[in-house]
Amino acid sequence: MTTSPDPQDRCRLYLITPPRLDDVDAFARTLAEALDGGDVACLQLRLKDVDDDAIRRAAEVLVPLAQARDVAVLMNDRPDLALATGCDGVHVGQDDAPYAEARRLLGENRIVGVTCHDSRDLAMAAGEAGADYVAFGAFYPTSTKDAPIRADVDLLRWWAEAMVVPVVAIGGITPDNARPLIETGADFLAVSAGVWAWPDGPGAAVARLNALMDTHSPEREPA
Ligand SMILES: Cc1ncc(COP(=O)(O)OP(=O)(O)O)c(N)n1
Ligand SMILES: Cc1ncsc1CCOP(=O)(O)O
Ligand SMILES: [Mg+2]
Repeated sequence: MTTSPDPQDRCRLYLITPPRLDDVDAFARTLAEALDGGDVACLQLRLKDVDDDAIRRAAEVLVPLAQARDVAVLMNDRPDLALATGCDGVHVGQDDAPYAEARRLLGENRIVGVTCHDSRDLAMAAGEAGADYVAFGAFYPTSTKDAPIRADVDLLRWWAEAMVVPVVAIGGITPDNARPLIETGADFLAVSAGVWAWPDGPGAAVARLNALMDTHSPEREPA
């Protein structure tokens, strides 16, 4: 089992589930198809406006499926549910559990990532506190979330060039618009609709994104 979505020598894909799953078994087949498309570093279980039981039921099916393929699973919003469902970590936003509480609950060996919107200050605070990654976005318009704040490639470049903490780019990313984010040095691209709603299917989207990451990731300094 992968316990960390460590950046390798290139940008990697960070999948995010759709916000609602009416049929978890059907989605498990879709997820398997996506994972068959190429390398995926991690999967975020991001179910919105559902009760905890629905999250637990989805996790029961999806966590082992992903982990069996060496894909780390992060729970969105809820460190307590991350622990209870065997996730590898959690993603917290600025209105969720504070980073320190998430870390206290999950310990040092699980992943804690933090939303930083378009803010250098938030990102530096998260990085200094010990976050495993910082996330900037939204880079493009998205219908998955009401996300009015826009991040840009200058911010991404500044972080990628100066900091060692990995950086995730999120928001409206598809195989058609991912290239500048990869070229600028994002360690991960977090993608939801750009995979699940891709016209040629999720496996094709994952394959296209991987091909872009293989070709356009910048050279990295040896660790
Ligand atoms: C990788 C990643 N980045 C940002 C977010 C957004 O988190 P948040 O601001 O808490 O919003 P919700 O996702 O909870 O609606 C994320 N989930 N993942
Ligand atoms: C959760 C989140 N946070 C900022 S934009 C966004 C939505 C990501 O989904 P998509 O890749 O479909 O835009
Ligand atoms: Mg949140």
